Amino acid sequence: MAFFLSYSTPIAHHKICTVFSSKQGSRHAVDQFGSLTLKAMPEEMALIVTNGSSNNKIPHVLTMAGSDSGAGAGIQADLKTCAARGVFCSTVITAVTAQNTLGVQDVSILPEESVAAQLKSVLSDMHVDVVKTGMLPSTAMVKILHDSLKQFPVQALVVDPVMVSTSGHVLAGSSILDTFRQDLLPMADIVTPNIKEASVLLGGVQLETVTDMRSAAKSLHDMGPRNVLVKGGDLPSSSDAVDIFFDGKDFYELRSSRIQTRNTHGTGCTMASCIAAELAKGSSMLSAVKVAKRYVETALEYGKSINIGNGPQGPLDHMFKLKRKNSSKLRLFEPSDLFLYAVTDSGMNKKWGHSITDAVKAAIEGGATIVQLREKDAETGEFLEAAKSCLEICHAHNIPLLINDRVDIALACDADGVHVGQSDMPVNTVRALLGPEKIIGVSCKTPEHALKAWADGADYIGSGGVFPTNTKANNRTIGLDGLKTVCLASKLPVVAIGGINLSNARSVMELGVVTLKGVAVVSALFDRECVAVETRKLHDLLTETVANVGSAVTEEV
Ligand SMILES: Cc1ncc(COP(=O)(O)OP(=O)(O)O)c(N)n1
Ligand SMILES: Cc1ncsc1CCOP(=O)(O)O
Ligand SMILES: [Mg+2]
Repeated sequence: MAFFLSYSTPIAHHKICTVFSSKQGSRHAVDQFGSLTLKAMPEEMALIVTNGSSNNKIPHVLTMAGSDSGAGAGIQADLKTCAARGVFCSTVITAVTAQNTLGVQDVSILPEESVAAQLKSVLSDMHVDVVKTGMLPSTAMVKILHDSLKQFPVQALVVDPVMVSTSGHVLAGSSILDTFRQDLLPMADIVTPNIKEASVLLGGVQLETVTDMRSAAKSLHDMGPRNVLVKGGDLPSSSDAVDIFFDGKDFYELRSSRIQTRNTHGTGCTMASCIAAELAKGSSMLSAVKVAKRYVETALEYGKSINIGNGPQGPLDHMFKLKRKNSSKLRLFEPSDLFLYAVTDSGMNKKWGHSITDAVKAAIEGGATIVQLREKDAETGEFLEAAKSCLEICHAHNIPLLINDRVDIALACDADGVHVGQSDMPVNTVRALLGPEKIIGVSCKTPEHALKAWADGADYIGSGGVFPTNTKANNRTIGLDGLKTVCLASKLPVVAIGGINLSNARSVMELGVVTLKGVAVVSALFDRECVAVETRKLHDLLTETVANVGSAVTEEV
């Protein structure tokens, strides 16, 4: 079967291309029917969508939901979430609820014509990437949504099947259930019920265990959505917050620690709008779900002692980034931070008469994009003082600083994260100690290690030794083939490590696997007289190599 790209037309900010299928001999105007039609297309058909970020278009989510006067959930939660995630959010209000921390006091459903008019105003003009739905209180509104999306297709539809408020108030009556099952779910790219909603959608089945949640995800998927996330925050039997993600093929069990707080009102809306925001930025569905879970966990953690209202349920803190106490705190981790990863070595610095701070300054001057302090021989007190000084230097340059092995040092100096190996402290324990925001890297030599790293909540993996090295004793070399196998299996960004220098870095980056984001280097930077010059040479070589292989790497993670 062959496909031909006929033309590319900027519909919204995407260049959505008309696709010809030589098998069917028919032309499918993807730009006319968007994802609604795509789901009905044969699998082998191609859709080519490129993100038009070149024209400075901000990712855009439209939320169609109810207003919450208490501002913990609904439209207000969606607006805050999208703002916090750097995504523009427009709104279609379906109902106005009078709510506070005690519960729902009143609901006024908006006239259907008003809802249709709001949708048309935004969709016809504003280049929406992703639509997210919350409270849809009438069957007519589901139909209006369907017709609007047919006329103005978007990249994805995220459906949060809001039915009952956290306080127990019914927000979508039983008469609408059939419409949800028959019309809404088949349109959805993802549906995100909590346990109660999943149970209601499935006709009242009891969901009490993670196994029940898996069956529910499968049964809901049979109703038509492309992906299902069953959220287990209310699962009585689990000490963690466990969610089940099912993409029609594989199940993923996503775990985070349960945060003890009364301030949980709006978690469902927040989760769904964060998924929508990440999709609008170009994430895959699985990555969007993982980022959203971490975002909700962080917003719960920051909001756990907010004191608003007298009722049993307060809001989370969506804007936690604004109140971080230390203004020098770094932005969130980006995979591109791994491009040139400088890992220090106290022995090498001593040999050349460099202080650790001078070595770190020089590496940053030469273009290092992230720094790890790997001070195997340092005394604890000396290590902590060096870490504090290096943190100041790194943050002055907006570069993350990680600590090798020593979670205690990272906590004491508030470093940006920790790198651990397979025999160091387990990643899930490190995550529990450091919290959701810190960066955690883990060394992986096999696909199994890589998948576990992802499941345990790491942010990146280091894979090697790619080449033989004298820096780490008794370290098995996995070669370029071993590195490629790990990269292909990894759902996390990967940095290659081990014996990498100016003569072989090109061969590493030429692997051209999308998850491979850079190289981590010790001796080729620090076992040198002039650290800045060596770092610059490697930086320039990597930049040139990536520019050449860039066109061979097609998909972003
Ligand atoms: C980026 C990066 N990748 C791998 C390692 C190795 O960590 P580990 O396996 O724990 O070995 P030690 O560095 O502790 O000897 C690393 N440090 N950094
Ligand atoms: C820490 C580590 N982990 C795997 S190989 C290695 C050593 C990397 O050092 P070098 O860049 O000098 O080979
Ligand atoms: Mg280690």
